[in-house]
Amino acid sequence: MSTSSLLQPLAEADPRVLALASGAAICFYVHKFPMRGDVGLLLEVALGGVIYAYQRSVQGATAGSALLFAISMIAYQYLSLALITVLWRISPFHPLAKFPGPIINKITSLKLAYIVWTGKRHLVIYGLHQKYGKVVRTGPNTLSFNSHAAVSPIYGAANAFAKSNAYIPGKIHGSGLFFIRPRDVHNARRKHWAPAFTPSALVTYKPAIEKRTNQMMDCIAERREGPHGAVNLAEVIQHWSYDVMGDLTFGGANRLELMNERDVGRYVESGQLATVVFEFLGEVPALFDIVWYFPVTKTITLLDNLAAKLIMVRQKSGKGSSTDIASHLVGASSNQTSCRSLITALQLGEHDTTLPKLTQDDLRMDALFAIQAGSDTTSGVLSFVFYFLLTNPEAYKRLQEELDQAFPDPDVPFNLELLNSLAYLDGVVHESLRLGTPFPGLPRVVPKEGAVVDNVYLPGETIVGVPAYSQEVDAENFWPEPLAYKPERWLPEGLGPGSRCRRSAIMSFSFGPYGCLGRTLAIQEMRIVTAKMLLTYDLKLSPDFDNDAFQKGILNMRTTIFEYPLRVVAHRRH
Ligand code: HEM
Repeated sequence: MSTSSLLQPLAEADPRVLALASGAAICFYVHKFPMRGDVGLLLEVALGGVIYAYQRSVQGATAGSALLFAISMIAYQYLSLALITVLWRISPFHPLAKFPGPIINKITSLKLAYIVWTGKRHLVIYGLHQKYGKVVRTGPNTLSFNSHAAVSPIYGAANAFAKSNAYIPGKIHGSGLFFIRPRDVHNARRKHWAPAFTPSALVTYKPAIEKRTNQMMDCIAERREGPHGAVNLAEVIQHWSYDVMGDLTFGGANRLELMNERDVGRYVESGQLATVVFEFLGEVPALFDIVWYFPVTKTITLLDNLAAKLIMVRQKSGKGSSTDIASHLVGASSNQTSCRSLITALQLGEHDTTLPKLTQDDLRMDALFAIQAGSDTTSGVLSFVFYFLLTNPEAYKRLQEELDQAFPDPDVPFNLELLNSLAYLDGVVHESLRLGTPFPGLPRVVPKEGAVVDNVYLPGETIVGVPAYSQEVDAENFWPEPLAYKPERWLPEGLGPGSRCRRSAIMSFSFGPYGCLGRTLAIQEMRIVTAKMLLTYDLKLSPDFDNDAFQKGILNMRTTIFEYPLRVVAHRRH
């Protein structure tokens, strides 16, 4: 039988039926062999082109009607694709059918992406757990697992689950530690980073942190404005955090000077936008591949370009030190010791011949991530520290008394051992982390063969995460008044007999092989800044501060955005 006679029935079939059938075929194919969103879109456009050309050349259609025909065929194809997908997702045969959740979440991941976009994901997911229980289906293939017993198998154990596709950062070149998903490759990169976070490395960052913190005290005085002489404290802290991370990452070779010059390069905006887009589109990775080609990514890449420039300057100048983050990455020789920074730690990896060599793009990604991971996160939680203290005057007073007693001379550099031993300060920092954690979702993938977690069977390749905020306000972990700000709960006597305060339920830094490397550094920074601030200034909320507007304007999107300024009046105490 000739090819033309084989194709004859196809040529005679109703084209709409063909389009619907091809939609079904694509549905099954993509289900078995997932493809990148931009590739899928390109194939669809190409198919539309072929249909158009066929109509024009073989059928003799006019340009207008050929175009209309091509568009209608693609639309039919999408219609059948969408119908089959929806029916499958809500059918009792779907592997996640037994898990409760809102129907719209079961049908499309766009709903979860939208929830992320509102900045209130942590609250919405908490509400869903209140309504549906321990395990909720929050997306077609996504479960939220609010259980302390689930944390270790999913994140902490040696065979913890791998990161999901939500960690593919659009079309950025190079691979940074945070974005590496295969466990063995990630392990190797983490070894590059590890020397930057040893206890001895952390001690050497203290002078740089204290210097910048002293500068922040002056910056607050300089930025007073308006009838009350108020300062947007959240912004000052944010600028402080970028300057600190610039120093720690690149040592003396480069500086970010946001406290002095404000954010003229729009790095904060760039970094935050990148994080938000990453968090939002991480829920719909196929869409991420497409959005990457739109102009919004220009803003995102500002910080990326800066990181590339800073790494190059750092490499050429030979300045910085054997101990900055960049030098650990780029391979500085150990005689460059002008000051310590994280790139040193990453560089040192290059001297370990067992570790894979980092490309320039890898270095750029890691440097970019170092600045981003260490700035917005810490500054967000620190802003919460001051917000909670200022709205809880009893706690403020108690902390100030503890600090005044421990450090009678506020100008002497801190004795870290003494600072770390202050119990109420520890309570203030941990209570702020508990209620102000910036990471709403930490998605992981169940291994192909499936897994049993906390007595629940999870089908293979399901995306699953334990919601940090829900765990941190869960009555099983923190009791009584789990939603209230009470630093005393962290003291040995807690909130009285029967009270609960489960330190291991603080998920703010995640756990295990992908957990935060900067945890100790971040807590150290928060203690130093909080202590210095309360020893230097008497702080009050500005009379024009609107608490409701502030709360409404808190957007938790892996970075914390404060849409409404944290307006504070600061008077020097000495
Ligand atoms: C309060 C401040 C901080 C918070 C709440 C925080 C939180 C986190 C969380 C939750 C993760 C895991 C994210 C995920 O799996 O999706 C993470 C990873 C990471 N953080 Fe932090 N972080 C903070 C400060 C810092 C600082 C100061 C640094 C210093 C550079 C840092 C460096 C890192 C690194 C390198 C990773 C990636 C670890 C890996 O993939 O192996 N973080 N952080």
